[in-house]
Amino acid sequence: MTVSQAAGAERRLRLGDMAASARTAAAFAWQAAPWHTVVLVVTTTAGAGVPVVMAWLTGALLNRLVGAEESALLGLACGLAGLGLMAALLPPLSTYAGNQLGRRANLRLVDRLYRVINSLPGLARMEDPSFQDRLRMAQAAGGQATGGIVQSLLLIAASVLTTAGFVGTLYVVSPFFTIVVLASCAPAFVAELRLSRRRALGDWRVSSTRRREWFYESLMTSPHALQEIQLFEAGDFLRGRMLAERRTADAERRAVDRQELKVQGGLALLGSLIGGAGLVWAALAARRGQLSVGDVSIFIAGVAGVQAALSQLMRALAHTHHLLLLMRHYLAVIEIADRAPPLPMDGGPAGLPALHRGIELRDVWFRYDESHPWVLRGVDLFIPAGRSVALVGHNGAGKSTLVKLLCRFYEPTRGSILWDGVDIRRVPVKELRRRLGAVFQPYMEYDLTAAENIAIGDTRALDDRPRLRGAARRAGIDGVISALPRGYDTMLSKTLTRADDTSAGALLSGGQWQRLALARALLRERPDLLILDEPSSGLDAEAEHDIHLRLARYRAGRTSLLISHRLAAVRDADRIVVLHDGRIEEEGRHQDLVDAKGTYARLFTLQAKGYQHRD
Ligand SMILES: Nc1ncnc2c1ncn2[C@@H]1O[C@H](COP(=O)(O)OP(=O)(O)OP(=O)(O)O)[C@@H](O)[C@H]1O
Repeated sequence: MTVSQAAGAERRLRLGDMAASARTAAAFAWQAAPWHTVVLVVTTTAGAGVPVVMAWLTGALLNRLVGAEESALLGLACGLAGLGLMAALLPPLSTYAGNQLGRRANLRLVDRLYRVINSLPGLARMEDPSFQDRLRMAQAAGGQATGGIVQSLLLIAASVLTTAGFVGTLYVVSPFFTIVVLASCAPAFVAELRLSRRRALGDWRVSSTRRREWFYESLMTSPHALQEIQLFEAGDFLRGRMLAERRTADAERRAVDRQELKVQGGLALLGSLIGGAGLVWAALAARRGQLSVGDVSIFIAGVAGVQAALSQLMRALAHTHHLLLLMRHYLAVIEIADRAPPLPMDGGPAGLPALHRGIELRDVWFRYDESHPWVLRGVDLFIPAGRSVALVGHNGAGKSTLVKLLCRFYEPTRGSILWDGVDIRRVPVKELRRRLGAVFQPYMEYDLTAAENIAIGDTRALDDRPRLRGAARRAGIDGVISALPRGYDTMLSKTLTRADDTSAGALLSGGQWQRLALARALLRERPDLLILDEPSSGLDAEAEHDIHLRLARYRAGRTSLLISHRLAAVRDADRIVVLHDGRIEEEGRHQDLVDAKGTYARLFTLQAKGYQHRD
């Protein structure tokens, strides 16, 4: 969605959308904190009536100062004191109930959002920038919307009550001025509504700018990125980019602020003119004996009260509009994930029996989207069960993309992938993935303990230390982990250790992290397909040799797909497939390919030459 389309969408926030967002917020609030909701409703409604009653009592007290009985005056004064106490106590009570309600309800909101995010079956959605922007708004909703909407709606109701009370009060003294004050609010209402829409549009525009700004910020504070940034002195470049994004966002916010200043300045002027005129009229009327002192006091409180209540009402309406928009983004994200999964099922969900024959890619074509070139162009490949297949080829040939299709992170644009003859589109995605073990080329380094880093491979094994150690042993990393200050419980991070934890976290070397990633993949003891995308790229020669011996043992009799640029590592594979420019160029065993003197033979000879002695 482009910004202008988004702007259109924001302008089209209809009553129906608003009502749906408000209903969802109210439901979340009620389910999360029913008692706090009740307290909030009671305190807000009671608080709305207090100023009106106080204005009346003050007027009555002033009118009876001369000539009334002492007991009546005492009663009025006590009533006023009681109301003063209520006026002091109700707001903090209401704030506490509102905050507590907000925390509980927003927790539910965030929980639901991340459940939905975790259930997204592929990567395409997360790579979509407009989805990312929506997601940011939805995350902002998770931080404030539910409690905020309920509080704002109650504030609107309270403002309406207070306004009605003061309008009634004013009407008794001067029907004419009541109409004038109310009429002066009509332009204010329209102006505030327009302002609120402008704010919403501004928020949407700033959203992508903020995302980029955050990216530059996080780069400059990431220890991972800092080595390059410091060495290449790229910090100023990134700071400049960050500030440019910030300035763009600030310009957008300034435009909104200026509009707000104009509108609110105009409204304040109008309000003071009307208030001033009213005051002059009341003073003159009192002088002519048409109004008593009490009436003047009620009139002044009435005008000020109507204006204050109406301006509170406007602010509450604008704030509610803003929060409802955030909520709408939230609901849109939930809806996208719930109703339009990017990986549709072709037929009914089929069970997935253990692999017997093998996995077949049948005329698979793929591109990341229509604006991108084809990455795979009619790939036909069979990975027989129990055999090892190696995939080699130049950078950008499409090897990792093929792996992503096997994991169903994306869907083939044309053609199909068959698991023992069953199209994997007919299999629930979770079931398919449970059958796979994988080390990806950009492997993850989690800021978690060593044990947790491995257990990510199967979180059910989190407390199963022998299983975790078994996987670490298979990946040749058990010794390194055991030697860490707290063994498997050592935090592998220097930045995310807890504040009360005095022991420093530990960091691993690149090759050790890679072995840890391998341990994660090997935690699934009998995967039907083991995918190893460059599992040894960061290892020293000895470690690489060791890991390949271990993997060869582990892969024997298992179905595996190994991608590597180190051709010595793939020579023992049952079948070697050379991918070139998205097509299979050659296929066979090592010796067949060497004899064929094609791309594989050329690459292999080139690498082998690099290891030969020179005179
Ligand atoms: N998420 C993505 N969106 C768009 N294009 C992508 C994406 N990932 C990869 N590509 C493009 O797809 C092509 C193939 O990339 P891929 O990672 O599959 O190559 P590869 O054979 O694994 O390369 P290498 O040996 O360098 O790892 C590249 O041209 C790359 O730019």
